[in-house]
Amino acid sequence: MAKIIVKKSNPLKGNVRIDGAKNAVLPIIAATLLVKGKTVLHEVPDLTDVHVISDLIRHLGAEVEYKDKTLTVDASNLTTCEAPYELVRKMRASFFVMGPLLARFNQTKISMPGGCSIGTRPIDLHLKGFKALGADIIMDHGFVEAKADKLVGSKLYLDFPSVGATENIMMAAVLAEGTTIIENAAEEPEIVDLANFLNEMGADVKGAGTNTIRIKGVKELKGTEHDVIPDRIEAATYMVAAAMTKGDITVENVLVEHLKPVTAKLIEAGCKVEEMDNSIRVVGPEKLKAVDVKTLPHPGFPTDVQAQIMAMLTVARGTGVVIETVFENRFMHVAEFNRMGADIKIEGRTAVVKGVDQLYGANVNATDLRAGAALILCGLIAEGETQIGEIYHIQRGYVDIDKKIRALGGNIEIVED
Ligand SMILES: CC(=O)N[C@H]1[C@@H](OP(=O)(O)OP(=O)(O)OC[C@H]2O[C@@H](n3ccc(=O)[nH]c3=O)[C@H](O)[C@@H]2O)O[C@H](CO)[C@@H](O)[C@@H]1O
Ligand SMILES: C=C(OP(=O)(O)O)C(=O)O
Repeated sequence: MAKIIVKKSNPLKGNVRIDGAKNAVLPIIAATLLVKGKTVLHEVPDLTDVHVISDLIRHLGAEVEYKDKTLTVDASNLTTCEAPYELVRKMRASFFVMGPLLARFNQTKISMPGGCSIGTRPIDLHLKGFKALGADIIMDHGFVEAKADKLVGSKLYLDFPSVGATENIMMAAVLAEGTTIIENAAEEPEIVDLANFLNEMGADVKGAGTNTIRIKGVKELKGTEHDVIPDRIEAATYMVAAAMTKGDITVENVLVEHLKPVTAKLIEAGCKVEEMDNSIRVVGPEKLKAVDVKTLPHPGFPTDVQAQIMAMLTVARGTGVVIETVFENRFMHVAEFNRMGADIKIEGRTAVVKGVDQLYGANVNATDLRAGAALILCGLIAEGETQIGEIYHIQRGYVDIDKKIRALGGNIEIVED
């Protein structure tokens, strides 16, 4: 099994280019199944998750090619609308194919996705949406089967603004008869990117990015070409790297407005942040100040940056309180940080982080992809050497993280055990 070895490094300095957003591209790749034709996606990050969903849609009969960050999908001749356990278990986001398959074939059968190290992650809200559109749902032997004579637009309210449920329901609704209104919809930038993509294909989706999305069903969609938005979570990770290492990093290819909640916290912690058109420069202070953080659906502070900001708080002056409201179990990294000398206590969904003067290198495990990235950040400032295991998590979400950090002056390498 490969490991990442990180050694105490000089402040990270220089420019880093951000890749396309994992969380935008996965539903968009699923949405290519809606079209009897060819779709071309640009700025597709070279990540294992992208290859896993590509394999899944190939299994369904799509022709998929990936070269130089461009993914071409021809879903003209799909041969099955069933997704087996072996493919779905590799990645929860595989469940995104349910909405498009239901829209195109009025039926589909997908293996139920499991939970993961951040929570149980139920799919009840996705199913609530499909039912509202007129589908019958049968759960049997670990599969979810959805069937409808035809999908008909409807008004529904999500109990929680779930990103995945909003996206899956949007994809199911674009070919339905009549109008679907999703209330208490998620407002994440990735929802907007998916809506833009669907509209480029000829759909009629309005209100994405607000809490009410209106989808007027159309008869047919056509192939299109689309540029995926930059990954705000990858960008935030490098911004925190500058903050923690007293560095000076210009993060290029970002949409500055997507980073507002993170930028605000870094400024509060004492960083200098300069926003430019498509880039953002962060200069870390001599000593960081502790801040309190509460994760929330967008535009609140993103749960996907919680581990990284907590890594930063481990060495800040004072005590910071981190409250995780989105996932019920997203503190697995705390035990790993404490192995490196951090002082963090957990009480339910709250972590109290007392800043320490120094972290120390240790053997740790990436418990999920953001936890893994956060451990790399800790390793860059820890005395000695940090060995990180289970790095396949990190490779799900970060393109060339080792190369990008080395180019900024960090001491990091991936080694085969
Ligand atoms: C591929 C992708 O885009 N992943 C992102 C997506 O995950 P994902 O779409 O899975 O996250 P959701 O917004 O759906 O989940 C948020 C909360 O809602 C709950 N819930 C969700 C669906 C449901 O049917 N029932 C239910 O109870 C979840 O258990 C969780 O507690 O949004 C999360 C929240 O910003 C991010 O952390 C993930 O990186
Ligand atoms: C939790 C994440 O992703 P996923 O929903 O794909 O597990 C993430 O990107 O931090």
